[in-house]
Amino acid sequence: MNLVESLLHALKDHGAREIFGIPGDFALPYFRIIEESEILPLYTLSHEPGVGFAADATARIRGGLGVAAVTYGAGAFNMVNAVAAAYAEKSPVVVLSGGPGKGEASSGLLLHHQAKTLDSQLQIFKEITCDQVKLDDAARAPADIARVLASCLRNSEPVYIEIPRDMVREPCAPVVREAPRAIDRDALAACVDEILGRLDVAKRPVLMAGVEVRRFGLEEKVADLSRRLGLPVVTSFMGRGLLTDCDAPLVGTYMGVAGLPDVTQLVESSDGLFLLGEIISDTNFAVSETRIDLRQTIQAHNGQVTLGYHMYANMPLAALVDEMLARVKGNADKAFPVAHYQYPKGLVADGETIAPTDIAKAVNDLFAEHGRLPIASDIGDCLFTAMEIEQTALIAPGYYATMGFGVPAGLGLQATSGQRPLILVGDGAFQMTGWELGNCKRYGWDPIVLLFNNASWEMLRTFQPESGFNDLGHWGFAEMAAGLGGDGVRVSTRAELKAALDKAIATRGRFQLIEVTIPRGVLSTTLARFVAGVKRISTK
Ligand SMILES: Cc1ncc(Cc2csc(CCOP(=O)(O)OP(=O)(O)O)c2C)c(N)n1
Ligand SMILES: [Mg+2]
Repeated sequence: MNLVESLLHALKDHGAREIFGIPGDFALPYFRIIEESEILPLYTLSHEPGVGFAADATARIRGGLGVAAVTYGAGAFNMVNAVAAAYAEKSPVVVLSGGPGKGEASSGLLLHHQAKTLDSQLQIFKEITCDQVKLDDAARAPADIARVLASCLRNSEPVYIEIPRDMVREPCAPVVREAPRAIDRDALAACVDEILGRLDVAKRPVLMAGVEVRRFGLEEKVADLSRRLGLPVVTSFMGRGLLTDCDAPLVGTYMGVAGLPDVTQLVESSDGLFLLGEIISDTNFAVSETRIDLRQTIQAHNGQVTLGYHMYANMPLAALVDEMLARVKGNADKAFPVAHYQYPKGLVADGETIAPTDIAKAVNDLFAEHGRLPIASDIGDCLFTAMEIEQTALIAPGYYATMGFGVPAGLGLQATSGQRPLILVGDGAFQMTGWELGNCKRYGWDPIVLLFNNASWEMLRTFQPESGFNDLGHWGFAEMAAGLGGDGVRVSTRAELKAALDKAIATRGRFQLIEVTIPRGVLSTTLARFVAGVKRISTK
């Protein structure tokens, strides 16, 4: 077996199911082995940001590893933002990069694609990955690969593997997985004692499930735990879509001033807020109506637990949940009002113009008739609109908030799960990575794409309306769809929107682009509430 085959078998053994990539001369040798070995399917896309977002999406929707394969320099640097998003949002993406061989590295010449030094790329990726290796020693490679892939899964964060192009066919032993790290059982017991004690005395305990609950495959267990503890469950903005298919007492999504008053009140008045796998970020907590005192909360994330001024290190979320389930038997007899949000439905298919909330209504009607689709959303008002769509699997960069995620993530979702995705994307974000739809035909992907075309960077305009640079003009996206291998239609009335969705859901084998014309300044109900709330609390 050669070094790349050993790496590919290890990736598969650790949960990778496909590779997204774009080669280059530093990468051609290892790409050739990916192609000829057929250990993992390879999907090439058109621009490295899309490669990173697609790989990230597979890790989010399926669990296990996402794999993004690029060339040295121009390719890898092009993907930094997507990997940073995966790092920020705890997504286990493996970055594979071709690299210079030993001979050329010592040639004394500056190499093409080199930025500052030959190691600059490794240094930059150290900032957005939790572990790294350059495979320049075939004897050490199996242990190095085992360490790095174990780090990726243990931390649920990206890792970086550089493959010098003169090493790819070096004979290499198979990779043996690292043994799981030992956990201090006494510390775990003490930690669970303290958590249960805190929850027991609380009068209004609430469990907030964060993205780590999905990253570590704990949704069913957390649903079970919440029933046994008798806790109402909420998700954060970033955690939207969690526990969708679980029997959990899910009250709704906490969004502070932008959310449902009942949910906001439940969370912000809690005297026992249990943040399980939650990223303590501004997008999740900075829009609180009343400042949440995080010191009064129980926080379990990033492999540690904090209660007030106590901190328990090396507390993997899975071990914590398992220990709590082992200690809490039977379902609590506690009941609590579950504020069932009435999602907007019953779109009136008339000649009226379209507001984002009409899109939510049309999608909810579609789901009611045809079943739910998983959603990949970009950021912008499309993501706020997603909060008004029935609970379904949702992947979106809700915290890191980069544009460009939606379309490639939808392609990654379909490639890895086989499910047809609904993609929500604004016109600004579509201008960045929407063109990846041109790859659908090669791979038989057929997403339904709802393009929110307000001809504007509307999120920015809501906070700085005086700036003319937010005007994007009309690009005629619908007309471009055919050239990219799909079907496109522009809709401007609610009747046209409904007809377009009915046609799209009935058409398989080609992507369906629905360009929705939204009048200037018309926001989703959720975004309007968010903007009003942010303005209100910023003037307090
Ligand atoms: C990669 C990147 N570059 C810039 C920005 C900054 C930004 C945040 S929101 C926004 C406008 C989005 O316009 P779009 O038409 O997609 O959606 P909408 O607001 O609903 O009209 C920008 C430019 C971000 N977040 N990511
Ligand atoms: Mg826009």
